Amino acid sequence: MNVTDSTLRPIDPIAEPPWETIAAIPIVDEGGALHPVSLAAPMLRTLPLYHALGVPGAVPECWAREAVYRRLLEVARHLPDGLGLVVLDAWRPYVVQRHLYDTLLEMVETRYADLDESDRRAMTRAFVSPPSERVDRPSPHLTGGAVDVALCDADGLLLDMGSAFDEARAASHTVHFEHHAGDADTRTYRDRRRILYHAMVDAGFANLPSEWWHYSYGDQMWAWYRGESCALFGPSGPDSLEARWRRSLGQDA
Ligand SMILES: C[C@@H](N)C(=O)N[C@H](C)C(=O)O
Ligand SMILES: [Zn+2]
Repeated sequence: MNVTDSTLRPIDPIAEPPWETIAAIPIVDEGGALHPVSLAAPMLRTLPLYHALGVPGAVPECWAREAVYRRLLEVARHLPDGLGLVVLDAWRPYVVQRHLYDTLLEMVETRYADLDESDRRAMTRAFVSPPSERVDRPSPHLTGGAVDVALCDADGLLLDMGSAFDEARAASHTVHFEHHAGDADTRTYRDRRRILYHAMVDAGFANLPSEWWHYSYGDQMWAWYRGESCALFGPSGPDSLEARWRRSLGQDA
């Protein structure tokens, strides 16, 4: 596919997520397994960045639900020629979510000591979800439905999207360069975000407006943005050897 007017159409304003409404959306999870996205290579590239950066408890694989895996492949297959999709994170264990949230919150509290606690939590939440393993309101990445993605060139080099992955600033907001595209570089960032956004949304994902890289399918945030009455995925995790043995011994008993 080549870059067309359609892949480059502007990104409409994205509503801010109403978190309490989102957390009240029912989850009907039929319990699908998580799949290692690295098996989709060479169509889809993975770089489990939190593991590479040494975040405690981070896993060396991007695990995702089958419906997410297949949609990511669809996106990768339909990107314009010369562009690739890179998955930087997918399923995340609770300890990692906790570490990311506590680390950013502490920095926000130091930097914005003059703000109310509720404002500091809202600023943090725009870039890291509060850690939750609750079956009725899990953090998005604990479900295997949320993914952090980026674009790369044909050689696998990550493209500059105008802010780095996980940069906690306004330039990371998905539509930022819809309003700040005054020169060739910023127009390039705007166009790359448009390409990624339309490819992901056309494949069924929903975007978190504060992060150009965060998309989800099947979690509560996705259900709200896509007008679904229920979410498909609750908290999950890769099958462990211990769980497999427990199941098999239980069956044998
Ligand atoms: C931490 C960042 N990569 C991310 O995924 N943020 C969202 C808001 C989340 O933690 O759910
Ligand atoms: Zn994310």
